[in-house]
Amino acid sequence: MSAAPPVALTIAGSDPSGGAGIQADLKTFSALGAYGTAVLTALTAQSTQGVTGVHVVPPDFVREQLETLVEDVAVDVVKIGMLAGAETVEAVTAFLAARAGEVPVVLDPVMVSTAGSRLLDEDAVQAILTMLPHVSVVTPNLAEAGVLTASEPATDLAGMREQAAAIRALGAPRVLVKGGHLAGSEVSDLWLDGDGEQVLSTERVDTRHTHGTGCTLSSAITALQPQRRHWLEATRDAKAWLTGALRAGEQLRVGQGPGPVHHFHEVW
Ligand SMILES: Nc1ncnc2c1ncn2[C@@H]1O[C@H](COP(=O)(O)OP(=O)(O)O)[C@@H](O)[C@H]1O
Ligand SMILES: Cc1ncc(COP(=O)(O)O)c(N)n1
Repeated sequence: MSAAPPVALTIAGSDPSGGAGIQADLKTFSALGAYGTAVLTALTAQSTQGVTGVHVVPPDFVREQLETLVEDVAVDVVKIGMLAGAETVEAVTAFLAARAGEVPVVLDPVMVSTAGSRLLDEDAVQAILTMLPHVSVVTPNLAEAGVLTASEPATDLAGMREQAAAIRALGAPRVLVKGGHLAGSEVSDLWLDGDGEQVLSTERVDTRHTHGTGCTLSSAITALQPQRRHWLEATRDAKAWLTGALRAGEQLRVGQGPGPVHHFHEVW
């Protein structure tokens, strides 16, 4: 008899177009052999062309969803995405702090959608900083790493290295600064943990269908961590799998804007 799949929890917002948010997370969990559970923080009115509105779940009800779930279900690993506002960040931080170190946590500090809509209030950034010591890995893109370190977004690997170190100094033990928005024939992400840094490079897929890549990468790391039991290995495998999902995205016909990656491409 094979072992039970790990139970993964995503705490994130809904993207009705299915490329990002909770929908991307649950598809990724399923594609990579984890059982998915989900606590919603916000609904967005969203398509591949952008976000037209956000309806925030009351923070107390986020708390209630979390408490009710974990009273019954033993969660093996957690991914955090869109948190919308400071009060929700604080509710989720309190939930993590009460379980200090028991469960691995991947934080994708979602702030602004690709098309430019705010998915986190400006005044919630301070609250995100207090969450950092309670997570296992944080995965900012270039813009988010700039906001977390109160500096301009990095424009090269040296800048990413500096900001990764600054984010570790804020208390996150492992940092992945994602370089998807830099030009070049390769995409390079910078990993930094207590053992040092690794540059994770893959070929750049020539596609405009990149909606939800950040959500998909962080949930792939989440699904794989309990199976690989090693963060860097889980992250490398997640990135390789995402590259395949980006390549296969051309097969999908979803929307008129930048479409989603294909979560159910053949697993390597
Ligand atoms: N065109 C691409 N080809 C291959 N990998 C990509 C491409 N665009 C982004 N990625 C990868 O997708 C992940 C998400 O990166 P990024 O786009 O920087 O973050 P976000 O989606 O949060 O803005 C990273 O691992 C990055 O290297
Ligand atoms: C509900 C929700 N959460 C997150 C994102 C960010 O998406 P991306 O992965 O493209 O940065 C999004 N567009 N919508």
